[in-house]
Amino acid sequence: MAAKRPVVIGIAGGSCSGKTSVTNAIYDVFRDHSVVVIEQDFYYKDQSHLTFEERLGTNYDHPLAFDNDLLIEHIKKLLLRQPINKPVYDYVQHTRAQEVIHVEPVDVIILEGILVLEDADLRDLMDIKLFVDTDSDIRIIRRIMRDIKERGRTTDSVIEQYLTAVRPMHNLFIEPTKRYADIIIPEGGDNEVAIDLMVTKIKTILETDNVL
Ligand SMILES: Nc1ncnc2c1ncn2[C@@H]1O[C@H](COP(=O)(O)OP(=O)(O)O)[C@@H](O)[C@H]1O
Ligand SMILES: O=c1ccn([C@@H]2O[C@H](COP(=O)(O)O)[C@@H](O)[C@H]2O)c(=O)[nH]1
Repeated sequence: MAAKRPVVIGIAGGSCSGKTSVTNAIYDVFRDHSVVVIEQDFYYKDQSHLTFEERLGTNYDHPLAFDNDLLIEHIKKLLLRQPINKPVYDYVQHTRAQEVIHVEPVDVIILEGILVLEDADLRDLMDIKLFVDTDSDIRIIRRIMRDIKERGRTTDSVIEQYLTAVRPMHNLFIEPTKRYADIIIPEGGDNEVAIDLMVTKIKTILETDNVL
């Protein structure tokens, strides 16, 4: 019997909009099936050749900060049911970690990240495109709390980065990708109706004869 083509779901949205929460809610439903999460953040360009000080100067909210060529290559491999070695990103050191995660072929691929809908070649690989839409005042509050707790930042550094890079890049590159979304989800992972709709749609695609 011919192998089925995996389903690719793209989940975009601003920093701290709730992409990971939506991803986890969908992941939990398919956890016993076969599902993988591909974080676009893990595909930030390797910066091990730069000093720590130089890495602080990188604009992490610009499309050019990502190694989308590698990301696209990996999604295409998974679509052909071939394994990949997914990079791991270290937010404290601002570069790729030494280790990789071996990922076997799966039925459901969830691709999440601030700019996953920005690249046309990446978009073309997606069956379903979501944009998690959360007001910027909520996102900055969440970001201050998260980055201090989990990413080794200070309040001042989070605010400075927000004003110089996160906010302007959001307005320039992330917010406009909303137009590519099939569904715009307010309330992130708390939006049970949207999650249920997504799960139903993914199941429908999985049940169709979508062969390679
Ligand atoms: N509905 C919510 N209410 C309160 N905090 C939330 C909610 N959704 C997400 N958060 C918190 O905000 C931060 C970012 O959420 P996350 O889902 O990781 O967003 P993203 O992946 O878009 O950056 C996390 O610390 C998370 O716990
Ligand atoms: O070294 C880094 C890499 C990324 N960032 C910030 O991360 C967010 C994207 O992650 P979310 O989980 O979607 O918030 C992006 O806005 C970058 O500014 C960083 O600060 N340092």
